[in-house]
Amino acid sequence: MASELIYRGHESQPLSDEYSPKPHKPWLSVTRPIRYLLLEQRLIFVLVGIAIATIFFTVVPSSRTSYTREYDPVPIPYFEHESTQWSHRPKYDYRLAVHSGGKVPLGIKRKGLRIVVTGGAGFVGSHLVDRLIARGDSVIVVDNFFTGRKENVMHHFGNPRFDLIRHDVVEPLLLEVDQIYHLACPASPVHYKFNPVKTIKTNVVGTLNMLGLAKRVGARFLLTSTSEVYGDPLQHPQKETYWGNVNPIGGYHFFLPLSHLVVIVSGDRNLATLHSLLSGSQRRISGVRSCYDEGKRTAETLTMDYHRGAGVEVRIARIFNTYGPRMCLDDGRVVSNFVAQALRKEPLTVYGDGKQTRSFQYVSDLVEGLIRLMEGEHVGPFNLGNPGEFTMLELAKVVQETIDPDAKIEYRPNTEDDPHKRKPDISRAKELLGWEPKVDLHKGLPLMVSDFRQRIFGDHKEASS
Ligand SMILES: O=c1ccn([C@@H]2O[C@H](COP(=O)(O)OP(=O)(O)O[C@H]3OC[C@@H](O)[C@H](O)[C@H]3O)[C@@H](O)[C@H]2O)c(=O)[nH]1
Repeated sequence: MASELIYRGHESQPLSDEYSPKPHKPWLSVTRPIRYLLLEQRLIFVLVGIAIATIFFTVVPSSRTSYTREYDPVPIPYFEHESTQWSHRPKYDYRLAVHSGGKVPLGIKRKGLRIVVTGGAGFVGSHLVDRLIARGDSVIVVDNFFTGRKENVMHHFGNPRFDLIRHDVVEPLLLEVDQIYHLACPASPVHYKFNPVKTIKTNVVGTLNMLGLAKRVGARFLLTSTSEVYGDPLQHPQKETYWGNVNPIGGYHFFLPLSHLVVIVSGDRNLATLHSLLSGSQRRISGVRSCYDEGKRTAETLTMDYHRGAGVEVRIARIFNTYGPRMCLDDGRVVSNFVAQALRKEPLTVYGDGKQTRSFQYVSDLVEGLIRLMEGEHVGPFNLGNPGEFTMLELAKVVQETIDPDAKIEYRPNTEDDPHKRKPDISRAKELLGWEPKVDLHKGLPLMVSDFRQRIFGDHKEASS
């Protein structure tokens, strides 16, 4: 019985003698089409077709697929010479492998890249994701939602080229990708001073994990570092060659009473809870910047060591103060504070005498710079910032002009480690990336007002209901 189930060959019927398949003539399949071509004079049509196709692909210009050109008609200058000390030619030309600038027949699109953006649900990250998705790439956002918000990327839900992973970069992660934009880290002093050990862990362990991933899968890695690596600078404006003036240590004073300790889970709502608990003088957590400054400096070191030691293709951007829609509400940064205060008819809080300076860059300029850096051939570091320099009092004036001329100014004591001035020297980015900011403060500020208005008054409605 068992053998019957397994082997049924003995049940098969012998082939009938009547069935006799035609003998196979292999040469017929070759000779038939040739005879057809010759006899019916079809050969001439085949030859004419080949000639037309050859002429078409030779004469018609190729559709080059340079990302930056898709987004910006300004041509990127070609640089023959590479600076020897801080830029390295990649070991292999990654761009040739992935999206060759060679001839691509018209109508055939370049293959999209697979890109991971850590911190992609945050303010800068989400704008970057918009651009990458728009140009046809597949994007995986990795975010722990400490300061990032799902709302920033929700418009991509349902797009098959978009994925969102709730993940903290201090834990390892394995993904198959071509490029890694590493943005994950709280960027506002209020947020990164909130849990300084976590901040430095994010910058050191998080960056290590992402560099390890880049090495393992052969991806190109871009680190978003910061102008804070220059500390309280003794050089003005700051060039990339300046080593900075950072205090690596400092006492840490935490004004938040124990009873007010909250677990930050995700998004603006939780941050709003934190901010509502931090009222008055307690609102500004008095910590030190070293967790962020030194964390980013170490992240730069790690990035260069993976590049020199393990051959990972890396890029380093040093980002100066940036503003625009989707900034965290009430994140303590001066632009978001002033805009929110003016809209709420509250006084603009100027810390110190308001004569300290900063340079404010609109977010679309930064995104353009980041993409050019990633696609270019230079490691960096590159300053990405707007060289327009403003005192905080001048910034308050622009906010008054833009939102509410009657907005009052209220002076508050400054934080102990506040840099006195900051302004990028962007000649390196101009020369080697063909990049410079296009949106000045007077143009950019109005562009974030409607987003803030909608979120602030939307929030109010939600809260009252
Ligand atoms: O309400 C406010 C908030 C801030 N300020 C002042 O405005 C200046 C800018 O403060 P911000 O908090 O916006 O930003 P900072 O320049 O101090 O730090 C930023 O630097 C660059 C980025 O990497 C980070 O986003 C952040 O660390 C400081 O002098 C601060 O004292 C005010 O006068 N009023």
